[in-house]
Amino acid sequence: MKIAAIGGGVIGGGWIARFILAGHDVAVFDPHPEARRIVSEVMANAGDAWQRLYQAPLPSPGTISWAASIAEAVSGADYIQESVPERLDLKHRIIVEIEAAASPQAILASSTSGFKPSELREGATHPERILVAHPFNPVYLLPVVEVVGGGDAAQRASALLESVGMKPVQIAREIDAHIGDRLLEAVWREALWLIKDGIATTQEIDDIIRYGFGLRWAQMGLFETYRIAGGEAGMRHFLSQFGPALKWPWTKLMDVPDLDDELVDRIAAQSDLQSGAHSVRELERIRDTNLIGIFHALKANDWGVGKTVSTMENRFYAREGKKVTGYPLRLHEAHVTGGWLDYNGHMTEFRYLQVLGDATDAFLIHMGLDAEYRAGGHSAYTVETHIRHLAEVRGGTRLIVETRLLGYDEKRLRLHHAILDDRGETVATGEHMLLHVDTGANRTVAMPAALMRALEAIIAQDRAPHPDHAGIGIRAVRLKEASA
Ligand SMILES: NC(=O)C1=CN([C@@H]2O[C@H](COP(=O)(O)OP(=O)(O)OC[C@H]3O[C@@H](n4cnc5c(N)ncnc54)[C@H](O)[C@@H]3O)[C@@H](O)[C@H]2O)C=CC1
Ligand SMILES: C[N+](C)(C)CC(=O)CC(=O)[O-]
Repeated sequence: MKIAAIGGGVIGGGWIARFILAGHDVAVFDPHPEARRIVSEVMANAGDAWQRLYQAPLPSPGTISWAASIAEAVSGADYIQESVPERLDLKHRIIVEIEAAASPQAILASSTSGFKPSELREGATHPERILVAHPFNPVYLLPVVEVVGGGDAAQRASALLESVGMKPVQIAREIDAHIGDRLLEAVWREALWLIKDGIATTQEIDDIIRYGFGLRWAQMGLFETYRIAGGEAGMRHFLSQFGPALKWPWTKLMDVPDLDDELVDRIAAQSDLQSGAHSVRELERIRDTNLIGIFHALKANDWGVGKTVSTMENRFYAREGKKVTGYPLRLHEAHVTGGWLDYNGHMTEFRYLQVLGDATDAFLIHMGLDAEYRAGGHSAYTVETHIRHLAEVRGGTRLIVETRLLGYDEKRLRLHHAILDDRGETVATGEHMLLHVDTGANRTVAMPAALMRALEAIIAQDRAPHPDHAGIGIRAVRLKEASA
């Protein structure tokens, strides 16, 4: 599938990074003289974020190509994401250029925050393939995307967006600014009034959000949160208690404050005071790290956005399970990012176990013990591990794991992993014993014939002697050992 991105600014850059990280090739057109630098900086942040977000090995990234014109970028593209500035006349001009060069089947999705598909489609030759796919910043991390326009194009776009880790929400009826920005604008408008009226500063408003209801929204949204606020009687009680307050009213509602020089200066000065110590790129990295922490917390609870992360990880594991040639098996690769380093500047201890654990998962998928098999109530549990740390591993190193099956019986697997760095040096080894279990009964059981056959085929390739350290634990120290 070829993807074209028209516009590579804040949002276009995020789209490009997401598609490339998910393995798609992207052709980009953006006339900005610094577009390549800007996009490459966004991609560096995004790549680092994905390494930290997903435990599973990432797919090989796609490639970026820079086109000299819109026509060149969209020619042969199956999906085109337009992210040029929010002006309807500009978007119309771009759509005319795209339609002149793109295949009639190509989906043309706009990132527009406010325009409706019917507005974008005015004068188009193939209006039915023009959609809104409105994302949220940072596009490479936040999954939600509002898909507006309906029909076959919306179905096809949603399938693609879902496959790159997004949560497409198809909106049945078009409306100015879709749904998310409607909600955000209400809060934004109210916040501007609070500053204009001298009630609060940017810092105070942000604190009230991030120390309070912002935390709730990340995991339950508005309605589920308020259901709980109604106590045991739930939503009905909440509505009867707080419904009348809506009519008092507390808010300024549709009244929009004038963004005159005085208000702009006041907000900009307060924002500088609040956040000026960091560059915008630094703030992006802080934001991404915080978001990843939230994603991980929700993944541990199998809740909300955590489910999106797990779904992608299962896909990555499944994809990894397919590409195997030769023996020892090279099933798993990992990239050592800055966040993996300890105070000595080396890969920290628990990351070794992560790499080895991921390699074990890749082996299990390879032998047929994959997500589908686990869903049937059986899995493998690791019961013993011996890791040897042999060489320092620095940031930026690409690791590859060579896996051998040292032995198996009906209920047990004995694996050996060697972690190699990009020079081919073995930096660590891991030996692991796993048990095949019935997860419902929580006891070991014999593997079915299909898995036994898969193991037999794998071990037939293992012709080298066992490594000399296999089966040996930590050796005794010479000078003094505790007597017990
Ligand atoms: N910034 C945000 O928070 C969000 C923005 N959006 C939407 O995304 C779209 C883009 O917004 P941003 O990325 O924020 O703007 P931006 O100003 O950061 O980027 C726009 C990019 O379009 C390029 N461009 C201008 N004319 C072009 C042309 N003729 N052909 C190709 N590229 C061209 C510019 O050089 C620039 O790099 C807008 O429709 C906006 O409503 C959607 C979600 C969030
Ligand atoms: C400010 N904005 C209207 C462009 C914001 C969005 O469209 C979504 C977001 O990321 O908040």
